[in-house]
Amino acid sequence: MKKKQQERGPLVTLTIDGYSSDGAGVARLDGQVVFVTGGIRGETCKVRLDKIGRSAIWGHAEQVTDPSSQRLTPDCPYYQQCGGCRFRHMAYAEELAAKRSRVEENIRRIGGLDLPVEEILGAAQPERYRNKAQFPVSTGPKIGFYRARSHQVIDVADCLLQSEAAARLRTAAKAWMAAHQITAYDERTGTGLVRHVYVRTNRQGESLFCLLVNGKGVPQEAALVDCLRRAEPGLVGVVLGVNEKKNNVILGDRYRTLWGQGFLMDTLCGLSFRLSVPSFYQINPDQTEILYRKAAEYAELTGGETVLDLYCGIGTIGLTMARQAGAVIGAEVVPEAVEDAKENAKRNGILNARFFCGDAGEAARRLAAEGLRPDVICVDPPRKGLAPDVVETVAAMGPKRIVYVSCDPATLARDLVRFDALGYHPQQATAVDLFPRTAHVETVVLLSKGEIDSKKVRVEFSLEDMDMSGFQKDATYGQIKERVLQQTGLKVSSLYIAQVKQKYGIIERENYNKPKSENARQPKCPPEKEAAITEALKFFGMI
Ligand SMILES: C[S@@+](CC[C@H](N)C(=O)[O-])C[C@H]1O[C@@H](n2cnc3c(N)ncnc32)[C@H](O)[C@@H]1O
Repeated sequence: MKKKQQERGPLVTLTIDGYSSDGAGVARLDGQVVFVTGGIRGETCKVRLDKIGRSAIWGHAEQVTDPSSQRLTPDCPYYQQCGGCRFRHMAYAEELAAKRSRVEENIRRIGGLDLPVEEILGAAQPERYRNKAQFPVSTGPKIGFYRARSHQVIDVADCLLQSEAAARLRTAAKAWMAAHQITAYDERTGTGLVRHVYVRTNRQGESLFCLLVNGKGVPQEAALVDCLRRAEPGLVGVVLGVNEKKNNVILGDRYRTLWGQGFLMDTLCGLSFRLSVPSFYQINPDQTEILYRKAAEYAELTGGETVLDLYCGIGTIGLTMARQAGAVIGAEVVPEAVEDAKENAKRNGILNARFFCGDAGEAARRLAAEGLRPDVICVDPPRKGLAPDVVETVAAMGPKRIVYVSCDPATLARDLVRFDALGYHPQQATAVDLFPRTAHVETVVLLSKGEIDSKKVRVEFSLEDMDMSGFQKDATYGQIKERVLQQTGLKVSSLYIAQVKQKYGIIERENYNKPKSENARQPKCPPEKEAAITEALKFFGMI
């Protein structure tokens, strides 16, 4: 026993003073960073050191000496093994605080930018919010999730983040595999058939099932359909996705509908959307509406603007903005998603949106060469963020506003520096929790040249001169913003609010906000813009 404990690494007492990007507690041991799984900020823990690296040490909280008031007993039996959730041992409020600081710290440390993040927009429903389940499959059959930091599948009967329909369909697929001795794909050898079980569920409780396989078909297809239909009354379609390559890519190259429809419909922001299996769609619809509302607020559309929606997926951001814009152009690399986007525009009677398939950077360069000068550019890239040339092209198009939606605060921070160097300064940022209980967080940032360069406005006022009744020194962002608005009539940036907060005295800032009335006078999609769009669309063979 003693020998085993020594093999397990030393036990040390540490105090947790923050969180890492994957939700582990962060402590220090002789100046070196220790990532402590299961630690909560402020706690002193006996930490078992599991791995000592050159730049950091990894361990787990074996015993908590003074548990935080935020500590919870995890409510999921798989929590210790599964790689999905990271925050089930703490109250949701603490998780939100951790996520907000992570975004702010990334922007400050990686970006070197002092951009305070507004109050994080947390979820009213942090459980069963996911509308998509992708369960890896392995011999057994085991269908569930990967163990943390491995590709070993844990057989998970139910997940508190997923819909109950997804759990029922997963169990039915497992029964079908067992009954017909269907093999599971083995990543190491490239043999075996079933790779992933995929379920997408909409807000009305309908589900689309897809089986991803290493082959052109599966034995007993009719039995599979039958088994799934019996398990889930809300099932609307069963699809087979084919991926015969020796890789660990989840999605297929080709799809065949075995029963029902090959897509799912969903509603978002009052619009209806068609979703094909390979099309990206945000996994938390309630929080996505909040995210898109914030993006629209940052876009400040008045009816005549041209919006370029890069990395548009099935067109959701652009289409939800289309009624407040003169024209929307979306670019996306997945052909099925672009088809969905076109169909979604049609279905919702939106006539001023166009979508095309291609690399976002390439699309932006071509549109720029065609003379397109969008007023607002929205970018929502995958986790790796924007390539430097995309940042350059977007900035060179000279939009009034750039709305950057990001699912990775680190690459976001890197890209904000690049934009900043090109004259697009981050003005406001909000973190939105699309992924409660996991380490992920979404952020939306507004960047603009903000008329700062051309029209410097000195705003000077002393907080002492203001009506300070009921105003607390630790007031929230929203309270301060409201008070400044009341007192000065100015809608100011979060940077300014931070200055108000910090300095609490005479403030000097550059006012980038253009009076609304000035924007409102803009004609609806001016003819020269219409001509540039038409030219660009012709170039891409879209009209
Ligand atoms: C984070 S998703 C955002 C999608 C959409 N804006 C939304 O909110 O649902 C990123 C999208 O970028 C697409 N994508 C990835 N690389 C791309 C590229 N080089 N050019 C264009 N689109 C790309 C993906 O297929 C995916 O649809």
